[in-house]
Amino acid sequence: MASDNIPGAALSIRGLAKTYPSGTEAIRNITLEVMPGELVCIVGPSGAGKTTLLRCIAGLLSRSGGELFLAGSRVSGPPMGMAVVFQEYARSLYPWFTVFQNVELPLREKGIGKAQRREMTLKALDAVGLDDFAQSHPWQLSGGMQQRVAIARAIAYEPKVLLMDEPFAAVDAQTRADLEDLVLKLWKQLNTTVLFVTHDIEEAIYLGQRVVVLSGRPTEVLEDIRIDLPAERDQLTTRNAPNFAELRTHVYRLIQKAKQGHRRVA
Ligand SMILES: Nc1ncnc2c1ncn2[C@@H]1O[C@H](COP(=O)(O)OP(=O)(O)OP(=O)(O)O)[C@@H](O)[C@H]1O
Repeated sequence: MASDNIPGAALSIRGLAKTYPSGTEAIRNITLEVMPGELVCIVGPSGAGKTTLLRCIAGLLSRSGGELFLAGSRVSGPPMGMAVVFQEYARSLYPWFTVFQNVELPLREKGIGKAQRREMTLKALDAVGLDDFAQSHPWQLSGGMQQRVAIARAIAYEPKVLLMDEPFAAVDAQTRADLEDLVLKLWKQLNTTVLFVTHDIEEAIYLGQRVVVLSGRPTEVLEDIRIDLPAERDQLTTRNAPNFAELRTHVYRLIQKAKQGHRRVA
């Protein structure tokens, strides 16, 4: 059994497997290394097991097999230094709390003192452009703004690894583009490691330094693609670049093959 992680990896997933108690084998075998400061996107057919994978990494679901290392340390329960942003922002925010209180909550749970909590919360709200809405309630904000609150909450204690599970699937296209650029800005600003699950091929290529394509269920890695686009991304020039189109075609074909049951040749 593989038990060595790559030295220096921020996140090392070795032979991860997950079968639900119902008998559904969601993940057969995923091995993946993410280096510090990398932004890696995961795409795959619907129902492949992307959410299951992220939940196993976040410690929200137990694994059936495999090992997980965070900055070289083996983790079993929910790892410290990891934050998650989910698709359902409306369900992940507390409607009776203000924006400030929602962002502050995990800091409170970590036992951080009041003055420092306030400073960290305001800094996170400023980073996502919501400093003027600290005293609003989530239900007074648009969907895109609510997702910014969820992002502020995730980055407030500057996680080493940020996991994002289809975070922009429920917002309109224009808001989505703005939020993608916000993720790129925060990623650079915080120098954090990001694992971003999406079903949107273009979003994965636009954001990622690598795109990992998963097979259909039970999931394995089909291909790990390095995205050779300039580091500075821009919604117009990046998406219009010839190699962006080539990458999109390549990933699209892979996912079509995955849907037809194609698996990696050993
Ligand atoms: N709690 C659960 N109990 C049993 N089976 C589950 C559970 N959650 C998910 N599954 C099954 O595991 C498989 C993978 O589901 P998962 O939600 O991880 O896929 P996904 O790739 O994120 O899908 P999508 O792209 O549609 O969001 C599916 O067959 C799903 O029905």
